[in-house]
Amino acid sequence: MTTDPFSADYPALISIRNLSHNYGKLQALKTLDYDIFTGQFNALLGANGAGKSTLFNLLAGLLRPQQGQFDYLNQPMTSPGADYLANLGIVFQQSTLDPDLTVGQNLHYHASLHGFSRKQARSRIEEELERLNLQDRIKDTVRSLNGGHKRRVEIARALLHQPGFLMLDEATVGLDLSTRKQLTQYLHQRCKQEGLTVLWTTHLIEEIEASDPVMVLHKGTARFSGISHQVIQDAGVADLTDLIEQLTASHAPETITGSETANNSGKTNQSI
Ligand SMILES: Nc1ncnc2c1ncn2[C@@H]1O[C@H](COP(=O)(O)OP(=O)(O)OP(=O)(O)O)[C@@H](O)[C@H]1O
Repeated sequence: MTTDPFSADYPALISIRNLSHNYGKLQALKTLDYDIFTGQFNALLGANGAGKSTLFNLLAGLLRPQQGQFDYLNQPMTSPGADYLANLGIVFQQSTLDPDLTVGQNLHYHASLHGFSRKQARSRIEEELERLNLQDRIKDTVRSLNGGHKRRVEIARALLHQPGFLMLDEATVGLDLSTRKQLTQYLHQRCKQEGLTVLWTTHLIEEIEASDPVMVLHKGTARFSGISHQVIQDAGVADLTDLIEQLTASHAPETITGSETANNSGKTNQSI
């Protein structure tokens, strides 16, 4: 099998087609086409208000598609079912840990929601915490952890039931650069070693590796998609920051002329 996610025969875990979402008169997503590739760290990049959380909430099943659809393993997900949700791990932008419970109690609670026995839960919790170097903090309250450690606990929790698809919404907001690097390196490693599929929404470009598939969302429209280094090269910019700055600059026209648009062609899709 090819290792290039943008070649025609590379498997997409999720295929989004013609997806739109409105809040009243505001069109937050506009006829979006986007593939989330199996076993990849898929980066969804966009400035504030681009529509990242809206897309995230649609994929999490918290919002219903108003127009268009997304397919999971080629099955349309009009309302995401148990199979889809069982394979999904989520880390939201705002922490959902109980700060007054210990790390272990937070994780045991989640494990019981997934129907784990006490023994199974203990073993899975130890495994995930060890991988994140957090095994010594199991009896500490979440409140006593620093921001980076709290995020690690949320990642451990999201992976407890061994989902194949992990979505994280701006998971590194407020963390310092080295903590952010550790978290993204960890997840890249799990994609490579275990075939985990990650959807990572961010506005911080240094979290994206040159070989990651990236989609740049701007005002609800997919403006670029492709392998990160290819997107940069094809757009003729120094890096993804430049690209975002060009898109968000106040003098930037709403729509600039397009060039390449073929999806999954091995080339960058662009519309600036
Ligand atoms: N519940 C809502 N009701 C009305 N408008 C909303 C709602 N949620 C989001 N919006 C608007 O939809 C647009 C897209 O918002 P969204 O939160 O999806 O973007 P984002 O890229 O995640 O931005 P941020 O990084 O600021 O969270 C914005 O203009 C936002 O103000």
